[in-house]
Amino acid sequence: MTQRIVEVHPDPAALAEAVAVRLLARLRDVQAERGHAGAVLTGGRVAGAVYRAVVADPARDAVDWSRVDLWWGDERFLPAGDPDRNETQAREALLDALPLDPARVHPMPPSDGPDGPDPELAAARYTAELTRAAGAPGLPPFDVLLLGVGEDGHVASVFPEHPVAAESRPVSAVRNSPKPPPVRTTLTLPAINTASQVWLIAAGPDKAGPVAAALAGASGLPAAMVHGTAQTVWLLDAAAAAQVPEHARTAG
Ligand SMILES: O=C1O[C@H](COP(=O)(O)O)[C@@H](O)[C@H](O)[C@H]1O
Repeated sequence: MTQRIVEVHPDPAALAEAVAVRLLARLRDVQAERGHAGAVLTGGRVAGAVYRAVVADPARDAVDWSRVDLWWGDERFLPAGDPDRNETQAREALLDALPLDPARVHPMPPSDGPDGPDPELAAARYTAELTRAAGAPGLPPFDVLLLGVGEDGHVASVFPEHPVAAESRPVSAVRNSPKPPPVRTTLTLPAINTASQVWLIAAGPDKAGPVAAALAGASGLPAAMVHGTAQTVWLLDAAAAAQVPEHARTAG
């Protein structure tokens, strides 16, 4: 049974700093236990702020970045280096500042990658990379998996009432995404739910409705359908938490 934590911070800056502190601690703890750690990155506005807060935190030096595997939860299927790719955003805000092992950085393929503009082939390639890293059928350890929450309750590129929400393969192409760009690749709900800790991060008043609905277990809402095997952590600013009842928040 997953433990649910709902943490509310006063504003987006405080939220980003708190997520950065928590992320650095999680990576340190996993490395102390197992030597290497696996994290899954997300895209979106709040993620950018978190990445910049990680780089600004002196505790980043306590993580051995050469033993961190970085994966992506979803990607906008665009050419390499496109500013709208989640990879580009993460590289600029986070990766470029860290002494990572390039072999442990696993972006989802771009639309001008080895398989060309075919998102199904890109999804299959990413599945193969995950399997290779796992060393056996299945997925490598996702010690922490970060997710934004869309205004419609989507997570990664799993959108409500879209066939991708029922996909059972670990990685899927997404066509006709309701949010641009229309073609994407994503980890699916079953893959996300293998992570030991899933963190849903949301800031701003536009997220208040979907956050409250997901916490209440609204059916068909991807944000309500994800959980860590050990912990599901909601990290919110006050605006995103505005409709979350007091009893649903974690004290402290
Ligand atoms: O398109 C996407 O949007 C979501 C949410 O982004 P936000 O800017 O509203 O926080 C993000 O989680 C996802 O990775 C991204 O591809």
